[in-house]
Amino acid sequence: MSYAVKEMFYTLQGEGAQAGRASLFCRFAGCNLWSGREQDRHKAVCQFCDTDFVGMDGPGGGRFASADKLAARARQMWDETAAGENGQPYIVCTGGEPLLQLDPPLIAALHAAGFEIAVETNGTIEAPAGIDWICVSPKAGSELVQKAGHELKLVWPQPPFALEQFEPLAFDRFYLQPMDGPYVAANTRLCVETAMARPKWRLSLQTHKIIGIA
Ligand SMILES: C[S@@+](CC[C@H](N)C(=O)[O-])C[C@H]1O[C@@H](n2cnc3c(N)ncnc32)[C@H](O)[C@@H]1O
Ligand SMILES: Nc1nc2[nH]cc(C(=O)O)c2c(=O)[nH]1
Ligand code: SF4
Ligand SMILES: [Mg+2]
Repeated sequence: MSYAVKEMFYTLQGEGAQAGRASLFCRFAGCNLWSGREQDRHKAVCQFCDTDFVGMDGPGGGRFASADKLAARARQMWDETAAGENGQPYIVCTGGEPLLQLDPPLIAALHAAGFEIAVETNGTIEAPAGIDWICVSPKAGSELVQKAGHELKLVWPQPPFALEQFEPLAFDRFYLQPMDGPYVAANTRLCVETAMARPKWRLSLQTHKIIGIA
């Protein structure tokens, strides 16, 4: 199949357990919980999205006709920007919802190109086998299907979610990430207080926004 990519860019992972790690971000176009159009936001399942994932017009974006072509371009970008042999090439597949497109042929092609593969997913689609780092970020009003992974990163607060419903799930790490938007300061204070009251949870800040990188 072909792949619709909004943008590909080299930066530091800003969030969660891998924050600070050099990463090639591949942002797939499209999401199953919002059209991405502002006029639809109020009726979307997920209404707080901070991302433009519509179209293929961003830097490094486009339609890739095959898994091999996408993987080759990703590896080329990694080698142009990172020191090729210094460190494990790391690609973060995000979106939009990456699991609408990240399929076994693309996982195989990215591995063959030398990448460790991470995914940022809303958890509504079962992750295919072979992904090296699964970050699930559940969305209220959607069905959580992917109930295991390396980190659960909950944007908080998100009524009617309660933390107790996630604590039994099979994730290695649990993060609270303040919901960005008009109440980000109050949301950050709440996450700090909650992480201190419930040590199973740790604070995840969107550090790329704080320091002003992509
Ligand atoms: C844009 S999403 C794309 C991946 C996938 N669709 C998902 O929701 O996990 C990437 C990450 O940003 C988080 N995010 C989106 N909007 C946010 C906001 N307003 N404040 C904090 N985190 C947000 C998501 O929860 C997710 O962890
Ligand atoms: N630096 C940086 N880190 C991120 N972690 C998750 C992101 C995402 O949009 O999926 C993201 C992003 O957009 N930029
Ligand atoms: S599920 Fe992810 S990409 Fe889709 S609208 Fe929500 S935060 Fe944005
Ligand atoms: Mg982002």
